[in-house]
Amino acid sequence: MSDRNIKAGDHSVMTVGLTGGIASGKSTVSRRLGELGAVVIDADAIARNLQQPGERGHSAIREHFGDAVIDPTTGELLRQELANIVFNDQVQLEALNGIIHPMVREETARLIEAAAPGSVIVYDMPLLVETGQHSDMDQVLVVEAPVEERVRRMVTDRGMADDDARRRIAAQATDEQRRAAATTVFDNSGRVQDLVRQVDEWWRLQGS
Ligand SMILES: CC(C)(COP(=O)(O)OP(=O)(O)OC[C@H]1O[C@@H](n2cnc3c(N)ncnc32)[C@H](O)[C@@H]1O)[C@@H](O)C(=O)NCCC(=O)NCCS
Ligand SMILES: Nc1ncnc2c1ncn2[C@@H]1O[C@H](COP(=O)(O)OP(=O)(O)OP(=O)(O)O)[C@@H](O)[C@H]1O
Repeated sequence: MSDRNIKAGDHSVMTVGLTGGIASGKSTVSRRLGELGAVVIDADAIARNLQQPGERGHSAIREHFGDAVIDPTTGELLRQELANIVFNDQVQLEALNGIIHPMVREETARLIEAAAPGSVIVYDMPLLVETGQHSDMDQVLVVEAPVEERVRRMVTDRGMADDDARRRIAAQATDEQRRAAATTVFDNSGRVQDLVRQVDEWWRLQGS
């Protein structure tokens, strides 16, 4: 890895933020970077863990949103119910973000701290730019795909309703805002193997 991107000091790691709109292809990129040797931190997974029954995110959500978002039998968070509330009401979305994002940030900092010196850490965070965390990263990778293609992927691959998909896109930064924060943009408007080729090329350049 080039010295330029390695932080000085005992805990020398390279931090790489990875972001993109929903269904742009972030998981495909992070999977590949993991195969190539990066340490991947998945913000969505951290958030979901914090929302398990008994975890602090779960209790805080229950306190704010009430029992209507909790399954009375299993105690699990009713994710679709909560999504219906927050992606239709900006004030409630900000409340949810205010509960979960500081916890995710804390957990991420802990994982970065625990990584071995010399690691390349890829922080896969859909809301990297929205939360301003791109400024903390040595590099920022942005994955792009056209909105209509992303909606198609959400509807056909994930069974999401068309208007749910569009509401989620509307709750995120625009392509322009993400691009302005990017050190590298990956184009995922083509085939998966074309995306993987761009990732491999980026990785190769870090070693030179
Ligand atoms: C509203 C919730 C319960 C819906 O759950 P669901 O299983 O449908 O979605 P999941 O969590 O798997 O997220 C899928 C994608 O939705 C988008 N998304 C999720 N939360 C948000 C948000 N607060 N703002 C904008 N987009 C979001 C992201 O692109 C994410 O990759 C859930 O997304 C949530 O709790 N969100 C708040 C926490 C959060 O911001 N997570 C994302 C980054 S830490
Ligand atoms: N180039 C592509 N062509 C066709 N389908 C693709 C392509 N890239 C990704 N997909 C599919 O689109 C969906 C979204 O891809 P992926 O899960 O990598 O995106 P993501 O950005 O991680 O999504 P999310 O924001 O929801 O976490 C997946 O079902 C994936 O298989």
